[in-house]
Amino acid sequence: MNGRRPLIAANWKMYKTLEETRAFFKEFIPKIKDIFDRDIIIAPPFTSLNEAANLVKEVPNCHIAAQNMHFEEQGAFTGEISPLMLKAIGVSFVIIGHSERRHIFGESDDLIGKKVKSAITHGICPILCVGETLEQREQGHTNEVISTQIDGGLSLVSLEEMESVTIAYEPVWAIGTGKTATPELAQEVHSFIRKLIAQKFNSPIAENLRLLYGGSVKPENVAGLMNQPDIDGALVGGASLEVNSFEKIVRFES
Ligand SMILES: O=C[C@H](O)COP(=O)(O)O
Repeated sequence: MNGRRPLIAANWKMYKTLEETRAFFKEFIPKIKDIFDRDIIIAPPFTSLNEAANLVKEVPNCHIAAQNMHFEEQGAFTGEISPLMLKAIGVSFVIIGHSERRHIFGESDDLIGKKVKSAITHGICPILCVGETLEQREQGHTNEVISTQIDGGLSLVSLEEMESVTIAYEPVWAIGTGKTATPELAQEVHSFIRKLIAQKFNSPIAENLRLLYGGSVKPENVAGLMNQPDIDGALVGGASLEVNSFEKIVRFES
């Protein structure tokens, strides 16, 4: 036992209207009311955040996350959402630096670092995503890529602030492809990340840090991943959109 509380997070990406969000929570909340030994996070699209935050108010271990945010509090940034706006509606986590933000929308490590810092400053816990592409893995650059992303993402974070940070390892080649990393391969990178954090900050911070795995997590493979010593949770895309499959993932038994 490592003492870290398991955390299962759903990233809905650009799926579900407000009505579909309501229908999900109506069915999901009664199903998870008896679960107390793990944390659950759901990251719906911006249009459903307010409603989702209200719906989980009475469920102490279920939290709502945004999938992205701007680092400024306000300003002339058309189409952006600020940490103040998220905080005001009860959002307590934010996913930052997801590979789709990095690769489709061109987010840099520098920008991601500013977002992570801003989230913490505003009392929102960041889930910093890192992960290599297939090409980078095949060229033997995985550790170097992860290390650069961690350095950039945490460049402005102090020792004390690390308490609110979660890191998600999501190999890009495993996202939405059905190709999950084997538990051993995921463990190898998680262990590398924990060592990096110990060097960058210190061992107790590294020991307390929750590291999530993401990339084609399903009810069938979650237990094998969660059995690994450095995997503390999952960031689930496709399989989180359906109540039954997400409930099965949340209820993993290792
Ligand atoms: O944030 C979640 C990941 O991108 C994983 O997505 P996936 O479970 O559909 O592969």
